[in-house]
Amino acid sequence: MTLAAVAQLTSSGLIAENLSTCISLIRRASSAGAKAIFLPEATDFIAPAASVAALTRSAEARDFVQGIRDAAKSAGIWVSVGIHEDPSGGSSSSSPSSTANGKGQERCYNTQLLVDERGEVRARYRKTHLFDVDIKGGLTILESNTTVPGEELLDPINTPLGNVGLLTCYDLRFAEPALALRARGAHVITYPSAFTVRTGAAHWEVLLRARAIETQSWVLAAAQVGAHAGTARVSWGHAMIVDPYGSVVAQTSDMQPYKPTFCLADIDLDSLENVRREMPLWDQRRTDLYPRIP
Ligand SMILES: O=C(O)CNC(=O)[C@H](CS)NC(=O)CCC(=O)C(=O)O
Repeated sequence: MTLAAVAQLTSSGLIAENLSTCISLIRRASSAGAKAIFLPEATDFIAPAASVAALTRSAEARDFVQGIRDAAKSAGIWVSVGIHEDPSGGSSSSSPSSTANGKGQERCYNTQLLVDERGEVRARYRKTHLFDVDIKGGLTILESNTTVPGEELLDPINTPLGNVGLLTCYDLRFAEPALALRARGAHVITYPSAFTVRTGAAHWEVLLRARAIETQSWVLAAAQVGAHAGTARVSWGHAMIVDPYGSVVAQTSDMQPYKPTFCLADIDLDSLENVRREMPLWDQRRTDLYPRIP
């Protein structure tokens, strides 16, 4: 049994408070027997766009990453966590102007850190597709106002759960990066997220199951949930684990009031190999008719 825990929580603008929530979840997941816990996108903080740059560069933000690493080490489990990453790497020299937005404000990366059971940062995936949407009469969010897109997909990382491919939130809407990670050997694909309520109700579960089915991989989707204090934002939640045949095998509760929690599943690679052998999609692709995903 290799148990994975996938978390649902509600980050606020208070980084130290969010860190204590995470430390408690990491300990609880480890006591439950999990070898890894997956925390959502922007677990370090969710705050108004105007304060993102300053919070990203704060001492609390650095303490947050160190606190997660210490907790991973003392609990002895792997941790995936979504953070706002300072492109200047925390150095005091001014960062390159290409990371500033049109109004001269510095931007961050939307980064998923993967920390191993010794507390070492093993991967740092910077979200490549940014959530820039303008829906008539509804939602207008421009993630690129505060965020710089990442420029690479990382090779899957070998972990006790198998090879884990890293993607984030809005990346979920694109089949190609998931297929590319599968082609590079992923058994598990992660989507730490903060979906909106409207798009989550319409698309979240369908997309997660589609990505699991078409890549024949486990999909681990940690989620922000509920209203984020001090902002107008409300997140969809429904953190879940989908197996390589597309079944939702675990999901967190939607009962209110929301409390930080996680769901658990055994990430079984034998059944993954069966699914892939019985329906060998990878050998059946008609790459004579359409481009091969490298
Ligand atoms: O950096 C932060 O503060 C947190 N980041 C987010 O919440 C991001 C960018 S605004 N949210 C999404 O990508 C939602 C995607 C979505 O809802 C959809 O695809 O429908």
